Amino acid sequence: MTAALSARGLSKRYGTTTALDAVDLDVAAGELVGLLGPNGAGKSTLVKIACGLVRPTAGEAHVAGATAGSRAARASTGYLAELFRFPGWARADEVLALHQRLARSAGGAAEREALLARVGLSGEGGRRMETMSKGMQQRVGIAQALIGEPRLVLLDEPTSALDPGGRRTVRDLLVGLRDQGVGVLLNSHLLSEVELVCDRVVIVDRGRVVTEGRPEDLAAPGGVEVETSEGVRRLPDARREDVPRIVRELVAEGAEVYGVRVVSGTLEDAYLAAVVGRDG
Ligand SMILES: Nc1ncnc2c1ncn2[C@@H]1O[C@H](COP(=O)(O)OP(=O)(O)OP(=O)(O)O)[C@@H](O)[C@H]1O
Repeated sequence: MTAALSARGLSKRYGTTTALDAVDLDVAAGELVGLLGPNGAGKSTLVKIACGLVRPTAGEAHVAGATAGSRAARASTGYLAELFRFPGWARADEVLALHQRLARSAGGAAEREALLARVGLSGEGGRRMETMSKGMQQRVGIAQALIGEPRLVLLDEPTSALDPGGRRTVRDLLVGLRDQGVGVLLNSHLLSEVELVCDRVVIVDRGRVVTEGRPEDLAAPGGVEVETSEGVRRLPDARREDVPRIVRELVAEGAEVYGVRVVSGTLEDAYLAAVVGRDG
């Protein structure tokens, strides 16, 4: 199946600043990829190239097989910018109708209602944006990004204004998109969110990909904790496969074992290790 996004050797220079330096990145159809990196790493530049808003200095990007920026590529792309703002006087339905016209979608009222339902805003189409909380506005923004059934959805910090319930709604929605074969590139600083939902994570720093992989593979093992009658013992270098031996030895020594926990590192640990000296 054609990749939702395929970037090869992407470079972008702004004067003497190198924003991207020979980046390769793929988002498969039905894959949720988290794009992480410190401020200024080049994430927005990459997303803007994928949308056709910025031209690369070298390399190329394709969206669903079409050159990024072409009409076909733009028709296959949904985008929610980090700092979006809809007019306060506009009703949610009007915002979506405007974006339907921009995206040349013929979905009409049925598409608008279905999208509002998808982001948990059923029946709120008549509400003015200025009367909505930031979280509700963000959901309208996500609905807008899904107009016209895009093959690639680019979301810049989509859950930053959401409360835990709203985040769960967006996570469920992202999983739904994956099930429909949509590729999602999620730009977020909320690493725990990314860890929960993304199939793969790409970490960029100073314009280059420094680490990539599945969140569970990037998060390094964090040892084993054993609860005995003497309290909790921490064995920082032990791994899951060491657990039976550890328990056997403790029991042979006469200890009572009440619980064993294999500790895994977090994506945050992996992230900080990858961009060490920049964020810490
Ligand atoms: N239009 C521009 N003109 C000049 N320099 C730019 C321009 N856009 C971005 N840059 C520079 O390119 C580099 C990458 O910026 P970019 O916005 O892509 O980073 P980012 O990873 O999205 O950062 P953030 O997390 O802060 O949004 C930075 O050094 C930035 O200052």
